[in-house]
Amino acid sequence: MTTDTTTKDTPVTTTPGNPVLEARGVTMRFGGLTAVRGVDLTVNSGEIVGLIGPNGAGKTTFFNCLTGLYVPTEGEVRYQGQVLPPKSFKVTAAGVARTFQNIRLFANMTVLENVLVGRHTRTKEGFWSAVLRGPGFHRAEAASKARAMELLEFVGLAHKAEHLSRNLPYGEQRKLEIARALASEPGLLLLDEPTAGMNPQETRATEELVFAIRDMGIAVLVIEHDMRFIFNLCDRVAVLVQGEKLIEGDSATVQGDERVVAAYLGEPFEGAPGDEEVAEVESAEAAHEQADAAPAEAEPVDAAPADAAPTDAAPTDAPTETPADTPAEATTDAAPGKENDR
Ligand SMILES: Nc1ncnc2c1ncn2[C@@H]1O[C@H](COP(=O)(O)OP(=O)(O)OP(=O)(O)O)[C@@H](O)[C@H]1O
Repeated sequence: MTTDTTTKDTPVTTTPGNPVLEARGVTMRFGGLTAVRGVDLTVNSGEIVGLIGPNGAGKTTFFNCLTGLYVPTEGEVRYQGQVLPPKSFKVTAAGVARTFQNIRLFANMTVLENVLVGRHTRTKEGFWSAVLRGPGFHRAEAASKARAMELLEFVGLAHKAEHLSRNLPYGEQRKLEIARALASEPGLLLLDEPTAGMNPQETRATEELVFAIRDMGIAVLVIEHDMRFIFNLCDRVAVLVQGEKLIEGDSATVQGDERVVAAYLGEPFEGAPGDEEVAEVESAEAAHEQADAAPAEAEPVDAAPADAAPTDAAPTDAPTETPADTPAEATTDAAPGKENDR
């Protein structure tokens, strides 16, 4: 894969505690169905904010409104005080990156190439530079690869840089999606169900990864159904029910709200992980260590579970496209005809 990798200016750095994302009165209607109704949400720098709600509550639709994939029927979304353009690649260029509920990687590209694609918005086009392949081009390409490798190191995938992404186990595909999102050097990262399909050990590792991302100065907004993950991780949690924000507050406030319990949790959440959960994680870790000690096995052909089948998880035709010139969202498969045309 070749790409012109001259580094552009990175997005504006954030001041701790200032609003990074401000969504005001966001409403999204699909014909007669109002999926999101008048939702306000602020994410400040240095924060991890959770978005929870029952299936069909409008969480992903709201994310799609934030990231330019949908143009909200009403309302406004600002990043760093500027109204976001209704085009997803411009939103990414502005400094908002995301991952998807259904993993969207370039299946037949290597792990490293997938991250390089994510650097698209931080590199100049430079067609002639790429054709002529002068020293400037090679320097820029080396710098971009070095940054991509740093990010792979950060998520723990550097040793798999040359593997095809479709051969990664499911949990690692999710990590790779995060590395690719980070490659655009965002100020805000939106994660849509980052632990879906993960075992307890992988979930705990993802929790640590999200904390580390926040510590890098990137604000995080995360959708997740795993309540333990959300309440351990988030400074604030907003609850959507039938497209409307029911409540927003810290973990204790949200867990203690009777309406949340009734509408979503079903039964009170027990709080921080107890002995049972700790034992479960420790036993998973011990099993993992045993597996590591055992003789190396062949690389799995496709370790993704059934719900991460190639059509969803990793479009196989992607490499025939023009990855270096195509935003990562080029692999999107959601709601034909309903998304913004980017
Ligand atoms: N493109 C679309 N066209 C029509 N209706 C849609 C579209 N996208 C979402 N919806 C509807 O909007 C509502 C909210 O869906 P959405 O996927 O945002 O919910 P969610 O909270 O993310 O659910 P889940 O937790 O199951 O992912 C649902 O009724 C869904 O069927």
